[in-house]
Amino acid sequence: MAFFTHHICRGLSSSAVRHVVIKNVTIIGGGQMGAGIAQVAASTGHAVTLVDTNEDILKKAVKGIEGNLKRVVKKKFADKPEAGEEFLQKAMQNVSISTDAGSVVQGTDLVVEAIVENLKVKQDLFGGLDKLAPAHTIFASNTSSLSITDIASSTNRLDRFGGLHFFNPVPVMRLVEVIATSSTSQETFDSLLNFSKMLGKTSVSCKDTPGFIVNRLLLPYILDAVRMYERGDGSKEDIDIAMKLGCGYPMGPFELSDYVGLDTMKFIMDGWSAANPDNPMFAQSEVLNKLVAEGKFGKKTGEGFYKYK
Ligand SMILES: CC(=O)CC(=O)SCCNC(=O)CCNC(=O)[C@H](O)C(C)(C)COP(=O)(O)OP(=O)(O)OC[C@H]1O[C@@H](n2cnc3c(N)ncnc32)[C@H](O)[C@@H]1OP(=O)(O)O
Ligand SMILES: NC(=O)C1=CN([C@@H]2O[C@H](COP(=O)(O)OP(=O)(O)OC[C@H]3O[C@@H](n4cnc5c(N)ncnc54)[C@H](O)[C@@H]3O)[C@@H](O)[C@H]2O)C=CC1
Repeated sequence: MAFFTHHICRGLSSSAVRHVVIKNVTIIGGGQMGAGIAQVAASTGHAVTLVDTNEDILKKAVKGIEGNLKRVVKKKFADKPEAGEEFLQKAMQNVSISTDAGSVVQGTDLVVEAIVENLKVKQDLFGGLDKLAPAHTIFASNTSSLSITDIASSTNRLDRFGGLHFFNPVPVMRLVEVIATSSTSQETFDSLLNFSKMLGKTSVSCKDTPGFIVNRLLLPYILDAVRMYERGDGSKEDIDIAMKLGCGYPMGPFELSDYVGLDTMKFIMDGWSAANPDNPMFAQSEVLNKLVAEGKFGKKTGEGFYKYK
């Protein structure tokens, strides 16, 4: 059953905003992003089901969520350990896991997809879920670089499909990009904006253009740094130090690449390079290709541009 609320938007005089109240959330993909989104949604009172392809990944994700929440509790409830324990218990009770997306979407208000950055895989997932999810359920993708319109085209709910692009690490980064396609209804868009607010995030509205706002600016910068290193114009360590101390960035481009995941970086690059074969900004990077071919995806595998073991 769908729940709707009406309220008057501040600053928009009398324009009534109608949105679906999101209580039950299915998050597909229990990797770094999916687990982070699940953590934030569960700790803000949402009933979350986290879905992945196997139990081991899900168990690892839940363990990570619990560990991160303990860190939060230690700081936030330093003087009130009992309230902290209650917060932790409640948040953890809000998380369940499943390897069968089809069965859990039947009771969900929102599906947030955070699986591998591959158009076909995302389309197959949403195409299947479209047939099983209730009519009111909103679908959203956390894609970094793919077109939301293309992903949504595998479904018959174009009006109830949008983008919710979170940033890594989700519990810490305060932004969510909310993306509307030309078919996304106002109600869906407002529901996604409201959900982001309920998570305690600040949202910005984006059009369905490659990389939305942040990645359209961030990826070319990172790639320029990789090319600078490939040309031998600077060591990766020096480039990282330069951007941290010279610009006040929390991480240099190589540290950030390892943090995002070099596999994900390559998926993004390959997509953009296929769509813009003549644009040197998206030309293949030998170094990136080699590291990915060797399974060195960055922090999550223990090695990327740097070693973490
Ligand atoms: C690819 C895409 O599509 C889009 C993207 O996401 S692009 C990537 C965007 N992300 C970034 O640019 C991240 C840049 N890096 C940073 O902001 C920081 O280095 C960082 C927040 C990751 C770590 O910060 P740090 O100061 O070096 O480390 P640390 O002291 O451990 O952490 C800072 C705080 O974050 C918390 N934290 C760090 N990682 C966390 C995690 N995974 N989960 C929960 N909390 C975390 C810590 O507990 C700490 O909290 P307090 O300040 O309350 O003590
Ligand atoms: N890493 C980052 O910094 C960011 C990534 N993103 C996007 O979020 C998505 C996920 O990225 P990460 O979490 O970094 O990847 P990840 O590799 O950490 O996790 C992906 C998870 O999806 C699971 N998966 C793959 N196919 C599946 C399927 N069909 N059904 C269920 N689960 C499936 C995998 O088993 C894996 O656990 C990608 O689209 C990525 O572009 C968005 C913002 C930031």
